[in-house]
Amino acid sequence: MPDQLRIAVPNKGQLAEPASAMLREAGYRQRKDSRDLVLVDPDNQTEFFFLRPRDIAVYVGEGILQAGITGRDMLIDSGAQVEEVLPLGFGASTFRFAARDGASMKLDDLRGKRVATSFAGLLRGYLDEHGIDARVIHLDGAVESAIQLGVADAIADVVSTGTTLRNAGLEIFGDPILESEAVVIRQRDAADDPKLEQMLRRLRGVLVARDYVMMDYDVHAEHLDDAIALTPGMEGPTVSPLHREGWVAVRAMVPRASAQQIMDDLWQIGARAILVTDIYACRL
Ligand SMILES: Nc1ncnc2c1ncn2[C@@H]1O[C@H](COP(=O)(O)OP(=O)(O)OP(=O)(O)O)[C@@H](O)[C@H]1O
Ligand SMILES: O=P(O)(O)OC[C@H]1O[C@H](OP(=O)(O)OP(=O)(O)O)[C@H](O)[C@@H]1O
Ligand SMILES: [Mg+2]
Repeated sequence: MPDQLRIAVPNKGQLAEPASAMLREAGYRQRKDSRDLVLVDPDNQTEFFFLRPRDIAVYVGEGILQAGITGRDMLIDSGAQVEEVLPLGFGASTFRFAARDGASMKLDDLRGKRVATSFAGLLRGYLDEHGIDARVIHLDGAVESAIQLGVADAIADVVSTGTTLRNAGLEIFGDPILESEAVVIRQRDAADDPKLEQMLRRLRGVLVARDYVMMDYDVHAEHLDDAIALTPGMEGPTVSPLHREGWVAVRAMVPRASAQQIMDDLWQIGARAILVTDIYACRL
């Protein structure tokens, strides 16, 4: 079909399920069987290709697919001609150096040493930037074993909770090499595509619906300024008259994470009938 939007989605790993869940929330069809490689969404004139997260930047960089979801670490590692257009708030990890527990290594100590990683491009770039001449040993995975097995003096790997490193008797050293999360990427310098713009607007809407709640309350007009300072909303809250003399009703979006604190603070200044509701979807 001509003019279909072609989008890459991780087929397995840490990003696969949350990426599909987010697209589903944004109104797109997603596969039901995790072995499916392609899924057509005729209503949105979009085709989804389920690919290895590591390969997604390559397909998008070559202009085969208009956009994709992958990790920022994989995007940088690939060196592909792609740019990050929207961070998605899941798949958060840091990319860090680690060495044998107790080795007390520093970045400078890596000169002339061997560093094992499955992100050779990302690591090489960082070492060059910091003027560290070290040998990069490229492994496919399970990098944590490289020191124990004598193939490297240090490693650079993805860290989330740190459990994997701890269990391997390793400790982090140096500053974080990169803070990563899932991101939407597209080809650098590609012309704007209205269907892709629409997808990005929908995804931004999902992010807002996840991060914000709607708060409604009644407050005496004399405390309205204090109340609005607590709930400034996106572009100023909606204030409506109430039948009750001297009182107004206020409606504003507030960050989900601080909703309980804001309710307590509103109560303290005399607000009542404070209600919080989920936002199902939005376009701001
Ligand atoms: N434990 C984790 N928690 C959160 N995000 C993670 C975690 N491990 C990896 N990631 C992120 O998920 C993305 C994809 O990594 P993932 O491990 O799923 O791919 P992979 O290693 O190629 O696949 P697999 O592990 O299935 O072989 C990367 O951007 C990475 O930073
Ligand atoms: O800090 P933690 O919470 O322990 O998570 C980090 C680990 O998670 C990922 O491994 P994954 O499960 O993807 O296996 P892999 O090594 O095969 O990629 C990553 O490569 C680390 O090994
Ligand atoms: Mg992995």
